[in-house]
Amino acid sequence: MAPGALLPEPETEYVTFHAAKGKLSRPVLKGDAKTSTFESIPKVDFTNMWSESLADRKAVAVQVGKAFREVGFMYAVNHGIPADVQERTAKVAKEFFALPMEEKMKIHINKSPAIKGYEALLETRLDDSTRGGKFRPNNNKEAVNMSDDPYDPEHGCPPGFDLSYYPRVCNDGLLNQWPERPMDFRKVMNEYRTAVSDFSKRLLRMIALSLDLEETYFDYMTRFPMAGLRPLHYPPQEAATDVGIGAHNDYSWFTCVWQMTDTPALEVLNHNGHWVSAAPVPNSMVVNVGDFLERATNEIFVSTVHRVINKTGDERYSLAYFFTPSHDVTIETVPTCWSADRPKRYEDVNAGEWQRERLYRARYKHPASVAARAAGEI
Ligand SMILES: O=C(O)CCC(=O)C(=O)O
Ligand SMILES: [Fe+2]
Repeated sequence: MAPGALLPEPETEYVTFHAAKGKLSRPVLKGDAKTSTFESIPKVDFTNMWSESLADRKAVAVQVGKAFREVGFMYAVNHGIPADVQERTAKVAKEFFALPMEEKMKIHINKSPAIKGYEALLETRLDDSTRGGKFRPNNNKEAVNMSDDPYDPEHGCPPGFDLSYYPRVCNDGLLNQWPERPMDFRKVMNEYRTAVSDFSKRLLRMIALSLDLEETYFDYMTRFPMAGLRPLHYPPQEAATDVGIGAHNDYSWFTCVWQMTDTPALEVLNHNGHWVSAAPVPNSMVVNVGDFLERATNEIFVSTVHRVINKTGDERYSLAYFFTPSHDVTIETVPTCWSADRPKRYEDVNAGEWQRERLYRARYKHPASVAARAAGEI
């Protein structure tokens, strides 16, 4: 090129992702255009979350609030979930994924009116730029989707709780489909669920404190959550463009992800459109803000975009717990999160309807989703 000739303007790159509002994109900022944003994930020590002293609990709450305002992600260190429970859980999860395909397909998600069960490799799609392109599923992961089940006596649904939200016709009378093998899969997963649910209910109290609310402000909203439990397996990726789970944010108050293997693959999108690694840290879970909390806090806490790409060459296993409100509550903007200077950005919404609409949208081809559209329900 002749000296002095004008260089063409570089084209702006965008990161696209799936969010509550649909498919969105964020420009990748470079040089002087970059804004100040996080470059690492903060660690919060939860030892004092269980302290008798309110001052101790408030000190934890301050750190939770800072992490959720500035990043939307944190490492919860010393979360208190017993190591032996984790060991048993990792064992049954890995044993399940190692079963022959036809065994896993016995509990395939499309057999469940409640959209619970096994999701096979390359069955879902969140990112158009990866293998298979726009029209073929390409998430290189397999998973079992389970939820808090009002029909499961182990899950302690309170007497008199309104069950109208849940499908009446279920596999074996339960929302979840349980595999026959490994034999203790159900018992162990329920044990883990109890532990992570206790942690989550307590964390929601820390969140209330961090928003200058009464500590028990949100308690009535979680009588029987629509929470999801999801063991995941990500084989090493084959192509440079593969992805384990494409960029998205979660339907939850917040999500607790236990990275079972020491395999860095989870990445978090910062405000400059750059991916920040959330590599596993010993004795911790990653906890991220989900859409319900973003909405209730008027975007003071942001439901941060993340993805999983396993470039390590090793198998990766993780376990996500999506902690949510109960279906029968209204999600309104909490009083300390809006003012004349920061008007409400969202209408009030019923938690169950909002969750169902988004689940059906994500599972467009699932028989339950097709039936709901045919009946004009969504
Ligand atoms: O496996 C992980 O680390 C994260 C999983 C995740 O983002 C999800 O299931 O929504
Ligand atoms: Fe997620």
